[in-house]
Amino acid sequence: MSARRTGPTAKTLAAFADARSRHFAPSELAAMLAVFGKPRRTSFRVNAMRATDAAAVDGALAAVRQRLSELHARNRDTVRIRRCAWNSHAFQLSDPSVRARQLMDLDAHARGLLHFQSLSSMIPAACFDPSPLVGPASGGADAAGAQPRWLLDMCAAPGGKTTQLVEAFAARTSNVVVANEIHPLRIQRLERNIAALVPEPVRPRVHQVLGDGRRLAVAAHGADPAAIAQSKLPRLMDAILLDAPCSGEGTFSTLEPQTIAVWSLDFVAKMQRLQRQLLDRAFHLLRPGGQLVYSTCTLGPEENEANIEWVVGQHPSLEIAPLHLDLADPAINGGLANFRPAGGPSLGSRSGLPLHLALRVLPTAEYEGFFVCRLVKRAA
Ligand SMILES: C[S@@+](CC[C@H](N)C(=O)[O-])C[C@H]1O[C@@H](n2cnc3c(N)ncnc32)[C@H](O)[C@@H]1O
Repeated sequence: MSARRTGPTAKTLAAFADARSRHFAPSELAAMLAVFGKPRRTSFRVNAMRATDAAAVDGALAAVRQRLSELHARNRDTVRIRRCAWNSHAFQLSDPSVRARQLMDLDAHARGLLHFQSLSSMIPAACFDPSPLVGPASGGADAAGAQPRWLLDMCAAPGGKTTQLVEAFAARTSNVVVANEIHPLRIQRLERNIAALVPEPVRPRVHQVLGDGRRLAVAAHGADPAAIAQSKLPRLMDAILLDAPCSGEGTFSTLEPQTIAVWSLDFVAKMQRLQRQLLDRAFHLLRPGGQLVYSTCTLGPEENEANIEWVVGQHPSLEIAPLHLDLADPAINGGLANFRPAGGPSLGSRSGLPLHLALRVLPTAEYEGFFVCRLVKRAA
């Protein structure tokens, strides 16, 4: 860490570096701390629910290109739009000085053709095994005679991942997505994003719930759509995304000191308690055979591997499963297994759990730090 920094941010970062020196190699930690001081490249995805053909995708990209050339009128070749290696609808700008807010007034954004979202944040919703959700062909159509599948996004606002789930698993099927969020102001952003990105005919199958994920329950007497708004789900879920509230170590930025200010090991412990309650609830809401993706944008094992070990210990019918995503991107710095909490044995090696199947993305100029793990509940 730079010795020149002073003040509360520097103190908090020093405490973070001290805690994480038990888990990361010195070179990894130094790289992270350097990245925290630099702007991350802006990324976005083209919304395939609105941009339904190649011409519409090209039109949305042309609008971004036009704005970039206006922003860089004197040197128009310097900002490139790079296509993401593992998501053909995701893009990142080569110049980290261009901020999303400089593009948000584009008509293509207002019309829901573009959504600004970090590349790491696009990973979790893409990790589900699609075949039980949209049929073995994964072509988007319902498997013949299949009942609608139900998906739950437990901590949904502002809705980047909810709208990805809708795009992948509901827009071309009769599936249903329930998006739950506890924060009344944040649910307004969720509503706005759903309204912008999800076409009218699909929206009745996207339910927004203002509630505590820890109190979601399955209604005793089955389907009553009106009860969903009161946190009563009509049935067990086929798939759950738990993108948990966390201490946010992967998004630290000294350019935005508020991302760091709240961090402490006490805060990490508080987040861990909340995450375990949410994980436990997710287990009870998942049908046997269903899948759960757990993700955080933090780096420490307390909120990641240790939670996976805990929930599998509590509920041995849960199994860690491979992610259904080939992350062929050299910018991803991932998959660290065998974390060692201070003084303890390596996580995973103690329990024999295949924690190497989870993904950890270390923060870079392209990616926020992230953790993703997929679990499957064995059918009884
Ligand atoms: C990491 S953010 C989710 C980001 C979101 N999945 C997305 O992709 O846009 C975590 C969210 O969980 C919400 N939250 C915190 N505690 C919660 C709880 N007990 N139940 C439901 N949501 C909760 C926070 O308000 C926050 O919006």
